[in-house]
Amino acid sequence: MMGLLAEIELIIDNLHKWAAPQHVKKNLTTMGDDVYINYEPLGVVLVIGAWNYPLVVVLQPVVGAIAAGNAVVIKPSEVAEHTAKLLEKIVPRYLDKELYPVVNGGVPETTKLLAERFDHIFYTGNTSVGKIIMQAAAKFLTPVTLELGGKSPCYIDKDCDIDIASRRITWGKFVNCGQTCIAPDYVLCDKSIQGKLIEKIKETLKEFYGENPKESQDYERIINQRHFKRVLGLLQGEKVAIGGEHDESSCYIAPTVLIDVKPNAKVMQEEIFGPLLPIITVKDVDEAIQFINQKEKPLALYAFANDKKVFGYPCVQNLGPDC
Ligand SMILES: NC(=O)c1ccc[n+]([C@@H]2O[C@H](COP(=O)([O-])OP(=O)(O)OC[C@H]3O[C@@H](n4cnc5c(N)ncnc54)[C@H](O)[C@@H]3O)[C@@H](O)[C@H]2O)c1
Ligand SMILES: CCCCCCC=O
Repeated sequence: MMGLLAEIELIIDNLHKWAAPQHVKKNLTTMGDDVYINYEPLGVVLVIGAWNYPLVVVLQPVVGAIAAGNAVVIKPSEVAEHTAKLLEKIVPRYLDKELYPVVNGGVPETTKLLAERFDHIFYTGNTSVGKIIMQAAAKFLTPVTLELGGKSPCYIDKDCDIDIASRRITWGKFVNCGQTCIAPDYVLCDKSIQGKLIEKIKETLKEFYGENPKESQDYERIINQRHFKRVLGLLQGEKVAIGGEHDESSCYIAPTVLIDVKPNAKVMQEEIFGPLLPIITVKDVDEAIQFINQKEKPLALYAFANDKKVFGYPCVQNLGPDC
């Protein structure tokens, strides 16, 4: 909610500047004209949201689309069914329901929506469905914004403050039970610091979630049984250094750290989107960069080092949180 409110405030404070006609420098072909950029609403925007932060990922794009003068069809994720129902109930209380309808449902309902012509589609969710959205939009040449997922790596250099690195990684990985688009997906580090890193993560987990995370009010659950089974499938056959406990009836998977993970392991082939943190050892930053570059471009890259050389790599410089 804090992010959403901050977004609204940012827009209220700046909209008059962003929406104002923008001066353009004249050139030979326009020297006799009044030249400026005039912003106009696109028309009708379709916002399709994901379930993992079900209010913010739906409403944040809606806020932007309204500020830009558009009508918006709002399609929350059916996976977070209670939030979807809440949005259907409360949005019409505050917004014109002709201009901002909430459409609830799953794949059939979304497919039906996608058969219509929109002026922009803003989709948040996984990459496979992202391709379906883009194909549907292409039929009408509708522009799209796709907020997708990815496998965001952490590189931890030998020469760094391991306390800070493990604390930040533990927070980012296990908040919302790992179901965050920019969560650290896996760690690359030198073998010599792996032991200390595990000890520090263990300590931090105890500080954040107590002796038993299952009893902690601050530790969430996997969203449903389908995702529980998917995440558990990624754990099979891997060597567990921390955690590993699970309980299907409550979709609980403990904060888990995996070691000696092979680069071709199943857990390294897809975005984990759950509380498993594989550690892969590399001999230096060059090997880490080579490893990362063999994969699809991630949403974020987290690097922990004292050596400035690490931050000089173009792929480290260019990849900020980008979601
Ligand atoms: N980049 C970001 O800002 C951001 C934010 C949140 C989540 N994500 C990513 O989203 C993913 C998790 O979300 P998800 O995909 O599990 O959410 P999801 O299952 O809720 O799907 C997202 C939306 O797509 C619709 N949908 C699903 N299948 C469809 C189909 N076959 N045809 C048409 N529409 C369909 C759903 O109804 C839903 O509204 C992760 O990869 C995560 O990284 C990205
Ligand atoms: C801690 C809130 C981050 C929201 C990011 C949305 C992606 O999952």
